[in-house]
Amino acid sequence: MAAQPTIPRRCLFIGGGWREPSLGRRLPVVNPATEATIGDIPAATAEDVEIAVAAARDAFSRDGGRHWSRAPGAVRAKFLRAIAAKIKDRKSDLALLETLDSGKPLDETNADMDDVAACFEYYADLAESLDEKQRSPISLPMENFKSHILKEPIGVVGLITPWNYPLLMATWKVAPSLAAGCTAVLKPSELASLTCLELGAICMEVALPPGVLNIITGLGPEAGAPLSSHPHVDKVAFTGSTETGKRIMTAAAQMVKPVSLELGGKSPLIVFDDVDIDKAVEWAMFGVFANAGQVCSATSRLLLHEKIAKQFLDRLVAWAKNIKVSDPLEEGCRLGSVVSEEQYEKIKKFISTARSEGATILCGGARPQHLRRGFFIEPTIITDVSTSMQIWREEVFGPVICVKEFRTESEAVELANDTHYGLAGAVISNDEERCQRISKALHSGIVWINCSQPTFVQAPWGGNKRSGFGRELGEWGLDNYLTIKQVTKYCSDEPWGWYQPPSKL
Ligand SMILES: NC(=O)C1=CN([C@@H]2O[C@H](COP(=O)(O)OP(=O)(O)OC[C@H]3O[C@@H](n4cnc5c(N)ncnc54)[C@H](O)[C@@H]3O)[C@@H](O)[C@H]2O)C=CC1
Ligand SMILES: C[N+](C)(C)CCCC(=O)O
Repeated sequence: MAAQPTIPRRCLFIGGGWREPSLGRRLPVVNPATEATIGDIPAATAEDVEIAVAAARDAFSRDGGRHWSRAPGAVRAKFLRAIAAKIKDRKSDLALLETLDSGKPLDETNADMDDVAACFEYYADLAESLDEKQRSPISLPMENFKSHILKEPIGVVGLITPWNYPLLMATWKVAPSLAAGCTAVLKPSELASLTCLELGAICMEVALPPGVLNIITGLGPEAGAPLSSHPHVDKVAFTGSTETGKRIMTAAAQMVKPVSLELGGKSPLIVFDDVDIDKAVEWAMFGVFANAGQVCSATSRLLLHEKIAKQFLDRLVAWAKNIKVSDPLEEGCRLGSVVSEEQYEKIKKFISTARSEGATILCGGARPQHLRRGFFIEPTIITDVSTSMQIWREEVFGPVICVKEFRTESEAVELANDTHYGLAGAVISNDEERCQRISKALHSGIVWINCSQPTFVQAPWGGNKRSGFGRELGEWGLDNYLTIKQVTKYCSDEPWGWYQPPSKL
């Protein structure tokens, strides 16, 4: 087991330095794998949001934006690369902090830190190439006019992020918004803020201009709500639950403030009868047991072709029972605890409701017997599910998969699309044409073929329906933080000639 670090005692990161929260309040940090309180984080309130937004506004327009918002992309890229380098230097201590904060296996948090660094580097490249894309001409049907576009940073952005990938989800917003030239106020989840506060320390070390990124931790209603309704915040980007997404959209609507929302999911994985069973079983497991299923894109509804269903489920149960469920710091752990007691109780309730509605808990469904403390839940497989059951319809955000069988391709697609959500979907089959047909038929923003979950910073990420709108990652992630201005010039020497000129007499 890795050595336990001391949890740094941080304040709010505002205007390039640490600042005590105005009301002096702090929130406990609980390690969900041990239930021990291991530190605390500052609890920001509306007063702090005011100061942070003012710092971001000042940084946006300081010296006419010469040092940040209107600086060459290469200037911003240098800072993003410096942040990436520091993340790499501190990879193992950041991964450890995140594991202690969230309960996810150390192998996962280490991989997440690699993704964090790669995301900062990717958007550094895009910041540089943004300058080349400026002034791109628009072809017009009248030759006495010329038009081009400018891509400009949208302004001060509020970034509200969840606890399931604490630093990575923050980075998916921080890196492109800073690359675009925005300045930002980040409000991470109160359930896992430690690594986001360390990002503040890293910003200080790389001498990021004060106020370009501000980090305020605290409760959603106390710190997130005043940020999303603040008149000087030009855009809000949010990842989290659909319920909170609706609140944020309502608050933003009062000021016609743009939002991008990445919300919940209930994504399907369709498995046909022409597959290698063990390979498909492993993807099914990765799709819903990685990060204990606390993934917005988790493929938590498994659709099995009736011909292989029995054999598949036998293998799935065997593989699931073989998962190492342990303290997330233990070598080889593949399932840690869930993030909090509340989440733990919520998942158990989902399982008991499924049982009372007539579903079968084929495997798991309870606390693993060898773990007496911590918010652990066994990998859980639920069968005999009907489409009216809660377990089929609602997002669990836990290591729980529900299973249905299908006979035909069209039946599989109908079941897959039987959800209010539309984030992701996956299909496993050796028939390439069928996979392409299904990719088109699924009502989701992401489709995986012959896998589930692999994510690349270059490819767009986001959902349809109640999973939200807007796309993160790739060049679409940068566009999220840019506004487009058309500049049109009249270039003829002739007068316009619409009105009669007045007499010169
Ligand atoms: N799509 C995703 O990636 C995520 C989905 N969820 C879903 O949400 C459920 C509940 O988890 P929560 O932690 O309660 O998610 P949440 O949606 O309440 O929290 C996400 C972020 O929103 C903030 N927030 C909460 N209320 C707010 C408000 N009124 N105004 C502005 N910001 C606010 C929180 O402080 C946090 O930073 C989970 O069980 C899961 O089903 C949770 C986290 C991530
Ligand atoms: C792709 N992955 C699994 C790393 C992140 C998913 C994002 C989310 O759960 O909000």
